[in-house]
Amino acid sequence: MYNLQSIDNGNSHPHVGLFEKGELKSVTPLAQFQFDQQIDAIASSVGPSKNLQSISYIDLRPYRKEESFLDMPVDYEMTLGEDRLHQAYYIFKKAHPGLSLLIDAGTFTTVDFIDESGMKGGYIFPGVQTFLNSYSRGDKLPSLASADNFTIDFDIPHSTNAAIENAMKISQLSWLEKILSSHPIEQIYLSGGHGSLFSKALEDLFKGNVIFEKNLIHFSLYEIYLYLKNNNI
Ligand SMILES: Nc1ncnc2c1ncn2[C@@H]1O[C@H](COP(=O)(O)OP(=O)(O)O)[C@@H](O)[C@H]1O
Ligand SMILES: CC(C)(COP(=O)(O)O)[C@@H](O)C(=O)NCCC(=O)O
Repeated sequence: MYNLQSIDNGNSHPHVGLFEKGELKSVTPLAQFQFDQQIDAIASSVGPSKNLQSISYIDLRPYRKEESFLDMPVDYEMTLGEDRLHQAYYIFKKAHPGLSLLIDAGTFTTVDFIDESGMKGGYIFPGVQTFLNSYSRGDKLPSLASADNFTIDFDIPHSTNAAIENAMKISQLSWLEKILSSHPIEQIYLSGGHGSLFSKALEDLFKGNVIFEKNLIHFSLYEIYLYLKNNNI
């Protein structure tokens, strides 16, 4: 049971988890967090590297090899985002039987496949808000805030807002349904700022176990830290 500062440097909301004796006590925006030099820090970074410039932390990049990360095989090129890799590692360590899906609904929605053989790869979709923001390219179109749910109104839309909102919902649920019908998925892990939207939608779409953990990246970093400690790395 260790103390740890886990840094999630994502594209929208970088934040830091504080573990005390193995328990996640708080999650604070990176800009407001006061680092304690006595406690190790570890980072998962896909956002701007300048965010981490003045911080001393364990850099996990050396443990990523062409076909593996620590003791997990990885079937994806080296450009794989650390957030995807690190959360996949957490799921790999759970050693669930069968195929697990990891949906990280952040700035982008990443959808990755994990089983006993390791991290098998996955997709990158525009995130819910990123999708909605793309409408700002149309001079006469509004940028809507994300919806509260994925319930689709299947009536043909008669307003700009309904046209955009329902297009977003249909697009998000379409890929999800397609993936679920094409792969024998046993359990789904959900994380990211928009995870709760998918959590509700999955109640109807998926009969297996859904594990929604918005702090999954922090628990993943703690799991990785444990592995490093236990193996004197
Ligand atoms: N604290 C927050 N306040 C407002 N929106 C948030 C917050 N956290 C997450 N979100 C929403 O979730 C999305 C990104 O989620 P997050 O998982 O933090 O992304 P990333 O990992 O890309 O930084 C944003 O587009 C935003 O709409
Ligand atoms: C796809 C991502 C931008 C998702 O980042 P996020 O939305 O969580 O901020 C990130 O995982 C990334 O930069 N990946 C690199 C490319 C890849 O994974 O193939």
